[in-house]
Amino acid sequence: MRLDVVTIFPEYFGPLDLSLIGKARGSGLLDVTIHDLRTWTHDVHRTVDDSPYGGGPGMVMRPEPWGEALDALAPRAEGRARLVVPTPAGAPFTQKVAHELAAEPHLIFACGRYEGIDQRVLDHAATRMPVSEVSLGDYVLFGGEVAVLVMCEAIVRLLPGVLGNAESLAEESHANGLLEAPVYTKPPQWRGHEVPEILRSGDHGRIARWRRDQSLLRTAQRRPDLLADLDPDTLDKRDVAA
Ligand SMILES: CN1CCC[C@H](Cn2ccc3ccc(-c4n[nH]c(N)c4C#N)cc32)C1
Repeated sequence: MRLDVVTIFPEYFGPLDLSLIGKARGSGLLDVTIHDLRTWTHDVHRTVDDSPYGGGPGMVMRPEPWGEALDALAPRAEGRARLVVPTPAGAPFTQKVAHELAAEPHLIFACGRYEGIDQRVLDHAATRMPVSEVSLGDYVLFGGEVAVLVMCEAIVRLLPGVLGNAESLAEESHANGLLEAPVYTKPPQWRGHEVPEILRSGDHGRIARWRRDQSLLRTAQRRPDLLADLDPDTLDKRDVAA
């Protein structure tokens, strides 16, 4: 997978050199390039913003630098890129969306700042490539960089070969529409708190049942909305009996 990130703050993306993403880059699973949007400015002040038409607070990101950046990163001949634009006005970024984006050969992330990117950039890009406007959640950040870091981590960890133990993908929160069960490790007693006896029983069938019950209980208590959206095939008769 090829990832291109366009931003006026390239330094935000140092973390992409760390941990599993860094290893994925080193192993050739992932090709990540961070681009400074000001590369595509031509004035002495390297201007990327201007005042909003129609008035209002703040500044808007000028279309010209973005247009040249996307021309360079997604030439017509290439035809494989999807543009991903974080915005508070976007569709929810979910695990399902992460899986969809993880299947793409080439993602270009556009990090907006100020009051956002001139809408014509997205409208023009949509004539040449698929465009996804996505939101991390119902709160407002200063810009798109942190959102892109989150999305990159959620997407890259789904790529084959990145996680050593792919099995964990199957049981983690949101993988099957439920929240994950609690986890424990040594010591067996800690500050008066015991590890649930079932987990030390060695009875893998009962352990799997216990974890499933804990997952359903947590989801019902903390995210009843997820239960309402569950795929009917997710629950089986043993769950109903539980
Ligand atoms: C007052 N204005 C309102 C419009 C947005 C301005 C800041 N900003 C500029 C670019 C940009 C990109 C993403 C996000 C963002 N915020 N919250 C989320 N879940 C996001 C996501 N994905 C925020 C952003 C602040």
